[in-house]
Amino acid sequence: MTTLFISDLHLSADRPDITDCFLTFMKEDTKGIDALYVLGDLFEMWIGDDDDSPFHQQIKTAFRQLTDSGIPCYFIHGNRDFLVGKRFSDETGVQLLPEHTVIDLYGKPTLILHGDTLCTLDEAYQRYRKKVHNRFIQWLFFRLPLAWRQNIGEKLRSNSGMANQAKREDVMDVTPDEVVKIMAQFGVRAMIHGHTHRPAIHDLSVENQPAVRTVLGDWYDHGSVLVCNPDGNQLETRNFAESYRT
Ligand SMILES: O=C(CCCCNC(=O)Nc1ccc(S(=O)(=O)N2CCN(c3cc(Cl)cc(C(F)(F)F)c3)CC2)cc1)NO
Repeated sequence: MTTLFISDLHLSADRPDITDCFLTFMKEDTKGIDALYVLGDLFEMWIGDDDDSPFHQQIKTAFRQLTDSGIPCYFIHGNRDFLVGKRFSDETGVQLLPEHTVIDLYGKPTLILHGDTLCTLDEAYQRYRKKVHNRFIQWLFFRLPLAWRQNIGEKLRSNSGMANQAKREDVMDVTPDEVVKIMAQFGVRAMIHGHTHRPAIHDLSVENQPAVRTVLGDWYDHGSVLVCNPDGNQLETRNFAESYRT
């Protein structure tokens, strides 16, 4: 009885070491599990399901093999891969979930989300997010040729990297009040999210009751997996293959 959670892998063709670690994880660590949840930023960028490179094919095949083996796999969009759509879901068998989803995790109602919606102090980002989550804007974007979308993606990737360096630490982390507010709103005492790249298990209080917020780690220099079973949860790491160590 095991359920796994991962997020913030930021998979891209120019990081084969992360891709290799992910493919090993999908082959070795998912045997006999109950389910795999991917809580966003699986990809470093995603400009449409029609971006069909060999790199994307490799990742999609790994998910297809898992779901074909009868293990359910769920995906919540991150700020990088919020355009992952129905074609990806059909091709991989991965089920897309709403940005805020409550699951029954071995009897414990748990709110799962990417985590960028909790960073309410980052007003510039929240304004950007609102725009690119607009259905009409997305419809316009998808009408652009793939090459144009790739260009826009590369530009935004470099901009957001620079912009984030300028942001204060507290702005880039979740807003504590927002965490309590959304847990009370959904009536849960447990939350699992990614996005901040600050893996930890935090105890907090929601409406005078003990609660727990688990943050998943990114896969920048090693893998990070939350292993959940009926007795409890554990944040584990997965080292990259030696062959890639430079
Ligand atoms: O943590 C924080 C801050 C978090 C850091 C936020 N940075 C961040 O997410 N960067 C980023 C994310 C995705 C990509 S992308 O390449 O995948 N791609 C870019 C173009 N996208 C687009 C879509 C639409 Cl509908 C419309 C347009 C439009 F209108 F602009 F053309 C563009 C689709 C997605 C590139 C960079 N705060 O607390």
